[in-house]
Amino acid sequence: MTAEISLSEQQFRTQAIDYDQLAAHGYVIVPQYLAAPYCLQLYQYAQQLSSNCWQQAGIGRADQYTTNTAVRQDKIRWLQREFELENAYLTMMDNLRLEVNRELFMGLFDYECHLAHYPPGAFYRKHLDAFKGRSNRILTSVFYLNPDWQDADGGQLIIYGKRGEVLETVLPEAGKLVLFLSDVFVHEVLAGQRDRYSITGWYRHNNSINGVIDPTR
Ligand SMILES: O=C(O)CCC(=O)C(=O)O
Ligand SMILES: [Fe+2]
Repeated sequence: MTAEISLSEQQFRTQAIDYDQLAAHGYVIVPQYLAAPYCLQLYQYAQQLSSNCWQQAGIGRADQYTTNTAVRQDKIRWLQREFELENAYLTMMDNLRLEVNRELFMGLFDYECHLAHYPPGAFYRKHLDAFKGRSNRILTSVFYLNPDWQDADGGQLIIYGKRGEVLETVLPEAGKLVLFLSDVFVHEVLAGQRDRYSITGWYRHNNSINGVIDPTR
């Protein structure tokens, strides 16, 4: 947890997001969203975290949370403000939230994200990140950290269309950002040959009731 971050956020970002694509299709893939040195820093940070920094990923939220390794086999770590590099990523993605709101009037309220580590052979079966009207997860972000990832390494993210057709096959290459509407696109992570690192997050609406904000996660 010693990684230091000195670059300003403007230097991280190397490519703009095509908001017309996001508005028209509900998803967008940005191949080189962040600069390579910053991706490498995050990658090395994720790699050096000891096993007690990670938890077995589960499905569902709060009281409905269960781990089910038949569905997903990754390990996760929720990012926290008290760790500098994690804080930098959270801040950057929160600024992206404001940008998305400006561009598309989405009214996104907050953001939460976790690092994910898929060891070789690990997968995440077909799923939706949110169910219509039953979740405040609106927009999913996936950011990949893996340098030199090849087709043969597997671990692709497959995004499906309404009729179950494959819309996109995404290699988890360092620097790539994927944004998609959380309750629209069924997707899955295929098993890979290498350790696969990413940061998955969700922009949320505020479904507070009587001033109590929905629990995170
Ligand atoms: O890592 C990916 O490509 C997608 C991960 C995912 O679908 C999730 O964590 O909900
Ligand atoms: Fe997902």
